[in-house]
Amino acid sequence: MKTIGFIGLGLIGGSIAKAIRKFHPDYHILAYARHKETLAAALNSGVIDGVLEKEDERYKICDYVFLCAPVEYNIEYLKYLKTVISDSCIITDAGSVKGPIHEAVEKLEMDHCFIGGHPMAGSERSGFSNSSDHLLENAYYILTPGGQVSLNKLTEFSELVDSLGAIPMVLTAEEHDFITAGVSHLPHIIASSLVNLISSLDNDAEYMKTIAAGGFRDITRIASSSPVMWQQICLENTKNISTVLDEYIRMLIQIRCSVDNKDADQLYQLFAASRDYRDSIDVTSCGLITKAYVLYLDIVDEAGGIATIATILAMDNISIKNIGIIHNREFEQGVLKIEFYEEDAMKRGAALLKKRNYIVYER
Ligand SMILES: NC(=O)C1=CN([C@@H]2O[C@H](COP(=O)(O)OP(=O)(O)OC[C@H]3O[C@@H](n4cnc5c(N)ncnc54)[C@H](O)[C@@H]3O)[C@@H](O)[C@H]2O)C=CC1
Ligand SMILES: O=C(O)C(=O)Cc1ccc(O)cc1
Repeated sequence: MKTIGFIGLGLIGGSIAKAIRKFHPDYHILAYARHKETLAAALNSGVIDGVLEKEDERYKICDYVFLCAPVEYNIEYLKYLKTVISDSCIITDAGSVKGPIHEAVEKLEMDHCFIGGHPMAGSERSGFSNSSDHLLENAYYILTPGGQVSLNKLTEFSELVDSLGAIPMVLTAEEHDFITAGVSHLPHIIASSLVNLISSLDNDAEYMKTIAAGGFRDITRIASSSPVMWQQICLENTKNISTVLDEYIRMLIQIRCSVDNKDADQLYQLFAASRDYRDSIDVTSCGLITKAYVLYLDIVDEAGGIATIATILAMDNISIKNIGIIHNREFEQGVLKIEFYEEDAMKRGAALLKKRNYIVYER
């Protein structure tokens, strides 16, 4: 039996707490969050067992404290936690950048009890209401141990992460910040700048926005993420982001040359090399790329069409993650797209709908 404390219970704090509740129902989970409604929702749904105050003696009984608030607050809480926690406590965080928190930990001489954490899973949504007990499933969870952390503490935390269905990976804070600048921070900048570019190029009738095809939608989903969070990430990981942006700008200039020069070989190489590398990414691990369980089907455009399908699925307890009409016909048939949480649900859904004579496309 362990006691786990949370400070901040939004998308990530909430998802970690829910996963702990699911896999370790006997653990005692306590939390502090800024909004009382969040704590009430967590308590009422049984995710947490008790509410902590901002400053609370009960941090002393915690085996782990998860800092899941924005980074500047996490640093403030570290100072207070130093005065109350027990010797065996492991403090961790969930921040997307590891350099600044490790700097603070070193200054406070807390690097014997701090193991930085970063689940490489998330979504463009935020808040406890969007958290889920399966967000961490099959996702890499980076651990960045403080310089003085014992192997025992690191092993214990790594085992906890593993028990939640995530894949622990130990890196230094420096390695982490360069890698994530490339695979997470740059992609968000690209998505947001592409959306802003199209917004500025579009005409008054917004034709670009209206007909934006699947490719545009796929690579810009993350442009809907929290502006405050991404502003903070850019302010914290400035040097690494600037380095990878430089490389990217260089590559874009090369591509423009290939286009201007109608350099067929270079253009083919661009798309062939990216296809091969992208296809080699393991889609069974969530990593940064969440596997989508999607069906397409033809439906007649009439009132109640979607409701009927949702009812057929609900009667078999199949939850729908997302459902919607595709207006841009990228392929000839299949205008309704249904996304499921799990592969099994998708397969059962396909079978049920086929039985009812729907034409189902599994891609
Ligand atoms: N959103 C994502 O996809 C991912 C986010 N992260 C990192 O996780 C951390 C948390 O992000 P999210 O959970 O997405 O944000 P969120 O906005 O969903 O949750 C943040 C939580 O912190 C609380 N909070 C804010 N100020 C506070 C304060 N002064 N004291 C106590 N609680 C306070 C908020 O009320 C909220 O419950 C960030 O550092 C982010 O970089 C890491 C991986 C993925
Ligand atoms: O939604 C997505 O695909 C993400 O990229 C989520 C994400 C956001 C921030 C992180 O630090 C890690 C993962």
